[in-house]
Amino acid sequence: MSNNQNKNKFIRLLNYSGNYKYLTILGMIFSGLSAISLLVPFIYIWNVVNALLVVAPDFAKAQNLESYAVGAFFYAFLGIALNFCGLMCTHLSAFKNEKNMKDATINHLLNLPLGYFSNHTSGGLRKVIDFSTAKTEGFLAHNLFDLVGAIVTPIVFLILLFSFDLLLGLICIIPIILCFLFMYPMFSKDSQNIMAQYQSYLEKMNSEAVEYVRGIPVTKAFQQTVYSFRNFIDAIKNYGKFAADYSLSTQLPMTAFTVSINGFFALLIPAGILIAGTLVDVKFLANFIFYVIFTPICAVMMNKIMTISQDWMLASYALDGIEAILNEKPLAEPANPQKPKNHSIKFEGVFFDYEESNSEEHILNDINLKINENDSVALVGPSGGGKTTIASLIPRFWDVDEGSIKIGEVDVRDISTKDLMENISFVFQNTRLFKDSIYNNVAIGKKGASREEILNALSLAQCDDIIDELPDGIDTVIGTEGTYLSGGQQQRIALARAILKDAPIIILDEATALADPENEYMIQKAISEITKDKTVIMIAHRLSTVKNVDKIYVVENGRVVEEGNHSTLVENEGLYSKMWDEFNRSIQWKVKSEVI
Ligand SMILES: Nc1ncnc2c1ncn2[C@@H]1O[C@H](COP(=O)(O)OP(=O)(O)OP(=O)(O)O)[C@@H](O)[C@H]1O
Repeated sequence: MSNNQNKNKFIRLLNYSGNYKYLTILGMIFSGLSAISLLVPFIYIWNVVNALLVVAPDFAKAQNLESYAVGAFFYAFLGIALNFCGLMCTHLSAFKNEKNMKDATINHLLNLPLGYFSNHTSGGLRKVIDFSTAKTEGFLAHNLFDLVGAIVTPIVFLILLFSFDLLLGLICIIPIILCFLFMYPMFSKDSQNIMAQYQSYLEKMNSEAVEYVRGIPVTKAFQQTVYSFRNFIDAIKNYGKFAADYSLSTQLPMTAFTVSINGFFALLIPAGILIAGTLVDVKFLANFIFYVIFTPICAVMMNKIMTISQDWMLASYALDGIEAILNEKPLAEPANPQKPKNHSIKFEGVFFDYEESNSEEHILNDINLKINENDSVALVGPSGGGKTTIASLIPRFWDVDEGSIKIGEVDVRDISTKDLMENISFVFQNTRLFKDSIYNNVAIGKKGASREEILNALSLAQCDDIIDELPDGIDTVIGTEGTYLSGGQQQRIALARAILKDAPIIILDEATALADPENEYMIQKAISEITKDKTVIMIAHRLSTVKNVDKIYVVENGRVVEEGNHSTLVENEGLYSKMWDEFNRSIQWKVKSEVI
């Protein structure tokens, strides 16, 4: 990355602080002044050494020692005070920066199409937001502050070196020049790319570790070992190899850097002895002692510059993560929003592909559906055919590539998100319940719902038996003190939420998928409650659940291949009729095996 881009990036980062960015600048000024202040006591030390050597061995005659001590103390104190004020400024700005960055990202996430969350896990997003803001906060609060000090110190050091003793100054400058030469490649574009690669290997390994931990029950059940998790093992190996290769590639410059940074003495002491052999005097001795005390500080500062450059790379990588989220296109709100005239749904010539899909065939191909208000239709067909994708396009999880979807004769893209969401309830196969009370989990369906309304919705969703068994009834918090609900039970709670919402359009995606026979019966009862006088789109593999709907669309390979009611489709002897036969055979097989 060029210096210009880096500069822009730094300014972009700083801009998240808003007006607090001036505090960062003030903090940096304080840091520079503090670094200078903290160097002044060394001059007083030199004065003390000088004053003592002049009168040696009669040290009692040394003059001005008290005033030197007071001066050293004053500047040391001033340096510490400036340091404190500077850190206060950079911290205030960094905290503001972290808060603003989190706010911007979270607000932006709220405006993204729901489909974005299908492809980005909540854990992954949380990690990006938390990791990135923590890294940039640390950089602005500490590293930037240290960087100014680390730059000012060697500059003042150089000035002092030459003002005390030109020859010793020149000797001390050799390792500094070498340090910079060895440090230079570590600031290069390649080095930044390597750091980004390192982070991505690390992230891959972390996410595979999470998958592995999630999959431990399956591993144990099938008596497998960690080695059966190929992806995890590969991620560890790739990370290990990359880290080892990277470490080995930096072996030479790093060693050279460390040697030269610690090489001040190696040069200074023999040079001092050599020079002393010819022109030893009190002043030279005082200078020499000063250099011996002072040079290690410079070494520490050079080391700091080195680590700060790495911290900037991490902060810059973290900013990339945040900007990747912020650059995601939000759901476009209509300029002139319209209200749907009724609750019918129409797909007209819809084509759709997922962004990351690389198949030659479209995911959805020329889909045309017509669902009258208050009709119930079912989408059935082989797995992967595109049923869920069709249903997801109605609430604009994604926008269509071609064609249109209309609700009540209005294109969904012309309906405000608020209206669209108010008109649609959806219940997915993987229901998400919050780790909260059943009451709160249902209440989320309708703002300001009364307790009676919530109880009524739970009752209509056939949840009475679930609640009766819970220690605190509807106030029981799910997932605590052993209160866990089965998949089918969770589905019924989710249906209660949808009943409470009472939206005129209902989308049910495999709502009975996780249910045992008893739960399935209860869920069917809840579904008949929720779907009364509603426009309903149902996706189901169990064909018995969709037999009585007004119309069935059979979806295969992204196309609607058949449509009609159950009896006409069975008579047609097409794909549906085959699926129906298979479904009946599977039921008979189940009954037989249960009898045996
Ligand atoms: N978020 C996504 N990103 C990329 N591709 C996806 C995504 N979701 C689904 N697909 C792909 O789109 C195609 C249709 O999937 P979809 O889930 O709509 O089918 P389905 O008929 O509902 O399947 P099932 O009955 O198994 O749920 C599949 O090839 C699937 O791999």
